[in-house]
Amino acid sequence: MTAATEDPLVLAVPSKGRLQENAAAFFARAGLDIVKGRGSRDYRGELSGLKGVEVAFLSAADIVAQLASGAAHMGVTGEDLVRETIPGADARVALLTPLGFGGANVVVAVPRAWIDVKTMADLEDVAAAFRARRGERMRVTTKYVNLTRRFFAERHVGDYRIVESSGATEGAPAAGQAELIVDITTTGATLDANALKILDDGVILRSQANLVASLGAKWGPAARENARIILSRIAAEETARTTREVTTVLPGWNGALLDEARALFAVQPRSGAGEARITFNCPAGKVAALADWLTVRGADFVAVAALDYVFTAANPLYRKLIERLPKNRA
Ligand SMILES: Nc1ncnc2c1ncn2[C@@H]1O[C@H](COP(=O)(O)OP(=O)(O)OP(=O)(O)O)[C@@H](O)[C@H]1O
Ligand SMILES: O=P(O)(O)OC[C@H]1O[C@H](OP(=O)(O)OP(=O)(O)O)[C@H](O)[C@@H]1O
Ligand SMILES: [Mg+2]
Repeated sequence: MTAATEDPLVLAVPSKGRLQENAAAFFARAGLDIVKGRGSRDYRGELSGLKGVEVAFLSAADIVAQLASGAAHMGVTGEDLVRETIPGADARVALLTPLGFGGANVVVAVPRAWIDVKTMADLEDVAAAFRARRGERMRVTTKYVNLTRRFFAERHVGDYRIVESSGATEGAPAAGQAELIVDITTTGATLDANALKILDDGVILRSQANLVASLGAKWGPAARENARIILSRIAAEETARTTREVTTVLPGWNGALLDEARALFAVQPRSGAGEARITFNCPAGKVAALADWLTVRGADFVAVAALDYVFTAANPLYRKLIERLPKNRA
């Protein structure tokens, strides 16, 4: 198949809900300009300047389904949905990088009134007592049926049954529909409002939005080339966001000092050996300590600048993808 006739690379982008705004901002920062189709019912778009890429606007849940089936090549969605919906997720998709937004924990929560129940081990006792007393199993309501089953089994809680939630999960215990819940929480406000508390060891998953690739999609040469370009831009923005450029002039700068700076601050020198003016790339969180270290050693000034993009030949996100794809399946 030639590149001209190859199907487009499908990039799935959240079109509603909690991830939509942040996902749009994320692509914009990476210099990937999403152009929407014209009609109001047009759920397809393009990336300006890139031929052979189709943007599909979908809900976070639909994005997971399309990545699992291979209908989409890459997409942005929540790890919670990936782990819940795709059995053996790691064999079918690659989580290329967490995106720093859409953070939420999937948790086990019980009524605050259960003062003696603090851990999953306590819950195991409660479950046994509940069954002995009532002759029926304790009810857990959730949309995260698979995550719940797996987690409860690992923690040896077996005496329960799942009541699948159709929404407003947190209200179920007060409404007498279940004894406890498994749901997602960010601020904890909804749990609080429903007088529920998270068990001390009841965090099943710390989720956030991820850039996810489908391993089962048709990865022809054109799709791979487009993925390479898209991922190089995303990595360049990600590196830039977490890196600062530090410039100084330090008499007596030498190899031993450089080794020390590398070990202490994970700096990467950007200037040649023997130059009086030194430039580093430094992790953003270490910049102040590095500046202090340089001034103590005789630097008169240390200039720190934010960067827009840091492109590298290595393209780490693309490498992560390509390592997981079959070698010659063009
Ligand atoms: N507080 C939160 N509650 C739920 N999901 C969150 C929260 N914070 C981040 N997310 C992430 O956003 C994803 C999508 O949730 P979202 O609420 O947007 O969609 P939904 O619940 O399927 O649809 P709806 O738009 O009807 O609420 C979740 O699966 C999760 O990864
Ligand atoms: O810990 P908090 O910050 O209070 O957030 C948690 C709530 O947010 C989500 O619901 P959402 O608002 O997405 O409504 P939904 O149930 O219709 O998806 C989730 O299902 C919880 O109910
Ligand atoms: Mg929701």
